[in-house]
Amino acid sequence: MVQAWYMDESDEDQRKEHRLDPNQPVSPEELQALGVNSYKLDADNYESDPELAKIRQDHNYTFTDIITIHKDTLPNYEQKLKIFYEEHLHLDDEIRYILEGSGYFDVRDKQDRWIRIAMQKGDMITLPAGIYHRFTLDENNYVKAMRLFVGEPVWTPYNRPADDFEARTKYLQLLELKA
Ligand SMILES: CSCCC(=O)/C(O)=C/O
Ligand SMILES: [Fe+2]
Repeated sequence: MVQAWYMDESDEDQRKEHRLDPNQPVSPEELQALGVNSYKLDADNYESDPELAKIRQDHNYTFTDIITIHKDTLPNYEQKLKIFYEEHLHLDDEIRYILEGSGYFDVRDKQDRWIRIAMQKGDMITLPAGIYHRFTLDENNYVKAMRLFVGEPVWTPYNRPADDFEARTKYLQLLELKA
């Protein structure tokens, strides 16, 4: 299960844990109530993993590619990291599966507080369309992740405020239904 916790408000390095003191953990059930789902998979055998194949089939994730985020391999590394860490939403679900390395996805809860989700090798996460979120590497400065999508991928981030999109309105309705 992914580990998650409420963040402090310090401006220190984004790659640090930023836990509250005392720590305030967030359970997988609390994440699910925000529409965020996670799976633990066998990242060493992702090419032949029947569990991954079933998830892809069940959700119609027809597209996959792999992104490696490291200063020596990713073109425009610093600029991309900045874009990933700007608070944004997408008009489609964001699905990521960590094959190597680690990083943090931060999502907003219903009270607009940041929750930090620690993603490690074998963790898959689905963020619903319309949820405000961001991504950062952690202090290991390396992640290799599979990106999954239904159909032709669209990665466009819409930075906050992006409240007028239908995806945002629908997400807020989803939250109401789950309450
Ligand atoms: C671990 S994949 C990089 C982050 C990303 O693709 C994204 O869209 C963050 O919101
Ligand atoms: Fe995103």
